[in-house]
This record gives sequence, C-alpha cells and structure tokens, in this order.
Amino acid sequence: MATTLSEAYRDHPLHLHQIIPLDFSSIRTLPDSHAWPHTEEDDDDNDHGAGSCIPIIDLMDPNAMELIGLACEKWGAFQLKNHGIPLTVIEEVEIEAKRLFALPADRKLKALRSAVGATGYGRARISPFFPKHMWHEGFTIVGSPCDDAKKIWPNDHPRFCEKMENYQKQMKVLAEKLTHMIFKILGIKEEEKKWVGSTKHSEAIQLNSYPCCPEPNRAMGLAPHTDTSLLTILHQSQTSGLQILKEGAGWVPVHPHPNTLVVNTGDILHILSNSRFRCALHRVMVNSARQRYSVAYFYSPPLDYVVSPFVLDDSFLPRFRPLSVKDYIGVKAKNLRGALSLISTI
Ligand SMILES: O=C(O)CCC(=O)C(=O)O
Ligand SMILES: [Fe+2]
Repeated sequence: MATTLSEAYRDHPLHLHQIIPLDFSSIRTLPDSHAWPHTEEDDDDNDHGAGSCIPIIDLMDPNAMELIGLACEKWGAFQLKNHGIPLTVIEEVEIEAKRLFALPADRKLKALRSAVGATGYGRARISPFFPKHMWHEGFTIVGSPCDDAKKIWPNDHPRFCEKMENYQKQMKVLAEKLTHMIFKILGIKEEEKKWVGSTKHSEAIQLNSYPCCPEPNRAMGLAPHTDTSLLTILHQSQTSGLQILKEGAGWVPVHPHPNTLVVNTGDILHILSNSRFRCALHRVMVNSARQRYSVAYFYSPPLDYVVSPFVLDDSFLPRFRPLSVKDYIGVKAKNLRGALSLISTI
C-alpha cells in the first residue's frame, strides 16, 4: 500500500519521451509538435470571459468564511489577500524558481523525473493525455527538494532547499487554516477532520515555467485540467496567463494582483462536498514578451484516507463512491478528464 505521493506515482510509469521538455532556449519558431489547433470556441469564450473575474477575498475580513464558501460554490477558485505569508518568502521562492529554469537544458536534465518518479524536472504530468506538447517546463517537489537540487547544484543546493522548505511549511499552515474554514462551511464533524494539522496530509510543490513563445496564439502553456488535490494555493509571477473555465462565461483570465495568492478547489474537495463546491477547470496561455512562472502548492488528505462525500443527514444521497486518495490518483492517472464520472454514482 502506497503511503507517500511518490509511491502512488510509482504505480503509473510514463515514457521518457513524455517527460523531457523541449530546450526552449534554442527554439525560434513554433514546432508542429507544439502547435495546438485553434477553435472558434476559444474566440467566443475569450470574448465572454474578459468581463468577469474570480472574487478577491481578504482573509482578515470578518465575513471571509462566508465569502470563501460562495466563491467555492460559484467558481471553485478565488484570490486571497492578507493571507499571512510574508512577501519575502514568496519572492525568494520565485527567485529560486527563476534561477533553476534559467540553467542550460543539460543541467536541468540532471534532475529529470524518472519514468516512475514523482519528483524532479520535466514536462507536466498531464502531458500524455494531449496530442500536442505544452510550452512549459516544471519541477516537482514531494518531501525534501534536496536530492534533486543536489543533482543540479552539487555544491550550491542549500539555498534552494531552504527557500523551498520554508515555503512548504508556510503554505501548509495557510492550507490548514483554509481547510478548517471550508470544513466548517460544509458542517463536517470533528472526527472526520482529525488529519488536518497533523503530519499525515499529502503535499507537493510544483514550480512552473512558461518561456516566451514565438507564436503564443497557437501554443498552450498548460492544457485544461482540474487539480487532484483538496485545494491548491498558487503564486503567479506578475504575468497573466492563467484562465479558469466558468459555465456561461467561457475562459476567464485570472490576472495577478500584488501580494495575492490564487486558491482553487481540487477534485477531492469536489467529492467531499458532494459536488457543492466546483473544481475549477483551468489552463495557462503563453505570450511572446515575458517568461511566466508560477508556484503551486497542492494540499490533500493522507493517501490512505477514504474520500467519500460527507454525510449531512439521513436523506443524504452521495454522488460518488468511496475510494482512497491513492486509488483516486490511480483512476486519474488513467483518465484525466473522466475520473470524476468514473466514480460517480448517478
Ligand atoms: O501556472 C499556473 O498559473 C497554473 C499551474 C497549474 O495549474 C498547476 O501547476 O496545476
Ligand atoms: Fe492546476
């Protein structure tokens, strides 16, 4: 039985060609492998979405909990200010991400994620589900970042490790605070949330880089997906690109605001809330002028935790069958977009 995220991924190997990113620094024209078909739907969606935006919520607002509940129901996402994470902690992690992605390809490839691995440098995990490649490179941290960082910087890794570990610690505290608020909104009993605040949760950090692209309108930074997590806390560098799909409004841009983090609900919270909270389908567009960076922190229950909609009263009808976090990761590893339907009871 897998007890760590790394062990969960070990059961779902990828081919190496599905892992190695393009050497973007040497490319001047968009290769056919990275050219995505343009659909009219995209144009329509973008026109509609431009007028709306996800709510910005102040964590110090006395009504923050209620506002978070409404945002999760309507959007599955919100931007959070006064979140308590010192600006320097975020800035330092962005500096380290930039330092990493600026390295020559052969240095980054020293920490290439293995076919059965969860951590290291590589393409997005969702890549195998799409016929075209994404204009993206990533670095995944599960547990300590030091083993991978040492491969890249044999003598100069402590700074990277320290900043990432500090970020992870601070994000955990924020994620716990948000989870307590969200579980309160859902009316969840004490015994169901014992794991929150313990060391038993699952977590991962994903550093993302979207290099400048010669033909951004034909490329895709990160293809549409929902996160598998309970919730995700995202820092984006001051460059737009993230979009969230909103029914009736199309792809809505999530523009960066200073000192603000994006929070989105993942599949696990969607299941626990019996579909009351949306899980936001999101994607990332690229541009020709500025490289974009983001840092995602994924927070989930322990891998052996059985995910099942919280029963609220006798007439409650669960919309999903129970399964462990580890098993849900397995279902999703085979069916990116169909995982929720596969465990649906209706
Ligand atoms: O780069 C972004 O803004 C989003 C990243 C993301 O969706 C992910 O890492 O799952
Ligand atoms: Fe995501």
